[in-house]
This record gives sequence, C-alpha cells and structure tokens, in this order.
Amino acid sequence: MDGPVIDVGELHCSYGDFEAVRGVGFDVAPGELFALLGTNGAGKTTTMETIEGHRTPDRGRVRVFGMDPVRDRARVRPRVGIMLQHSGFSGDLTVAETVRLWQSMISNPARVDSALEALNLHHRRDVRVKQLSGGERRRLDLVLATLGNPEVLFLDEPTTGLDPESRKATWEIVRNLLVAGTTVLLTTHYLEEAERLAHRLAIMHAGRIAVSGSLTDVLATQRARIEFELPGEIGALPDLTGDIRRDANGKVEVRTDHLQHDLHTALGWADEQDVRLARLRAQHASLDDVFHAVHEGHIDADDRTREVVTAR
Ligand SMILES: Nc1ncnc2c1ncn2[C@@H]1O[C@H](COP(=O)(O)OP(=O)(O)OP(=O)(O)O)[C@@H](O)[C@H]1O
Repeated sequence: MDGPVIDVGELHCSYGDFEAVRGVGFDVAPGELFALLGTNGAGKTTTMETIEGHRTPDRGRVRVFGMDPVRDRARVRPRVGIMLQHSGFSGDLTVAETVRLWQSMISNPARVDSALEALNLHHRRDVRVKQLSGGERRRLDLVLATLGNPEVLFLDEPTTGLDPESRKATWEIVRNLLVAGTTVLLTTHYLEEAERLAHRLAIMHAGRIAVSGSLTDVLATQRARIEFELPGEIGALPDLTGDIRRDANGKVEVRTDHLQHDLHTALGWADEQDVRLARLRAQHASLDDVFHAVHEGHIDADDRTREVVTAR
C-alpha cells in the first residue's frame, strides 16, 4: 500500500483523571519494524492497545491501513496479528487444541503443524498449555499471533522472561517475518532487541516520545565519550573540543561531538608529554546512554531540538 501502515498523531489516552499518553505521534511504513522503548509506565502498552483498537483514544489520530481500528474493526482485524503480554487461553487445553481453536476463529490460517514446527513447538503439541515453560508459552503466543499470516504484527514485550537462546530464536522468527514483508510494531525493555531488529524506534517517557528516528539518529542525540587515566603528577590536560572532567583519582572523561578529532588530539598530546593514557576507551553513545538520558530527563519531549524525525 502507499503511505504508512500505521499512522498515529497527537494521541492522548487517559485512565480516569490520569493522562497516560500525552501527544504521541509516529508512523510505520510497510515492511518496517518500529520499536517503542521506554521506562516502566511510559505509556507503551496503552499506545499499542489503542492502535490495536482495544481502546478508544481521548483525542488524536490512529490509522491502520488508513482505517480507524475501532470503527473499521471488521476490516482491520483480519489483517492484524496480536501478541499480548498475557494471553488468556485455558491452560487445560493442549498446545495443538489451542492452536486449532484459534485457527477456527480466524480467516486464512496457516496449518497447525507448520505453525508449530516454525517455532519449535511441534514436539510439545500434546502437552497441556499450563505445563509449558514460560519460554514455550511465549513461543505459543507468537504462533497464535502469526497464525492468520497477518500483514501487521503487534508484539508487546515478546521476549520478556525468555532465556538468551529462546530470545535469539524469536528474533530469527521476527526477521523471517520481516523478510516476508510483515510490518511489525514492537514494545520491549531489551535495548539489544531494538538495536538488532528495529528499522526505527522511539523512546517514551511519562506519556510522551522523548526521541525517535533510526538507531543512528537516536544515538546521535548523545555525545561520544573518551575515557582514560592520568598519573597524579600530570596536572595538564589536552586541549579538546569536548567537555573534560577529571576526578580525584586521575580518571578523565571527555564528552565530545568530535570523537575522532579529540581522540587524535589526545593521543598526540600524550606522545608529546610522554605519558601513557591508561585504560583508554573511546566510543560513540550507546542506546543505553540515550535511554539513561531520557530517564534522567536530559532529553525532554518538549525540547523539539532533540527530537529526530527521519525522512525515509
Ligand atoms: N487500567 C489502568 N488503570 C489506571 N492506570 C493505568 C491502567 N493501565 C495502565 N495505567 C497507567 O498508565 C501508565 C502507562 O501504562 P502502560 O502500561 O501503558 O505503560 P508501559 O510503558 O507499557 O509500562 P511497562 O513497561 O511497565 O509495561 C502507567 O502509569 C500505568 O500505571
């Protein structure tokens, strides 16, 4: 389709007097994975549920395939797969019975066997759902969400509670879905998950998007860092473009917009002074740094200069 698959603008949602989502806006292009990150209670699930059509917003725009997910539910729902944080299936049914039950409720379902094989659950088909491990249960949730071959998949914390191997297996499945052209909206607390999977991402805090864009854009909102240690007898410091701080133990930290230039200068200075820069590290900002800055309020959604909007 032309235009975004998901289009959200100035979205506001409340629980009673409490406004949980305060003017959120983003769009997701066909075949793209967009990740919503954020602190606990930031409003990710509320935003997701509103786009899924489970909640009517106070105000703002929500469009999926250009349609209103609440008003046009009958036309939107068959094209969408949803993996909730907690699915409500009976634990007494076996895995195969659960998949068959779900299959009977949707149009265009995949075959039970191939769906279970894809997520390595085939050998567990006759086990009751309540006897599955947490990881197997999450994989079953993913089987159910993808059973109708959806064009758009909503994944709300799909790998929470999974061990590293199961998490990687889930990422592989999501990657295959992306290759097949599925559009994905993901919420996660795992920064690595967003780094590995997302084409674009947004970090939410207190109901707002603090920063959004491609990973490169988001990382560019924070300065790079150079760290080293100097012996106590060296009082001078190199003349760098970045901000330099030195603590009582001789540890030096530089925050800079010009990593390569300042690193070059620092190394030249060390040569001239004949000093060793012990424990030298130079690195661009990580997603963890950006997340921390958002959490600490150093990136504010109202500070529009910090918001990065990318043109695709
Ligand atoms: N049913 C509800 N009634 C009242 N307040 C709610 C309800 N559901 C969520 N909230 C509040 O709305 C805010 C946003 O919650 P939401 O679950 O959307 O955040 P989240 O970013 O998904 O959080 P988490 O990462 O912890 O899952 C939180 O302050 C939460 O306490």
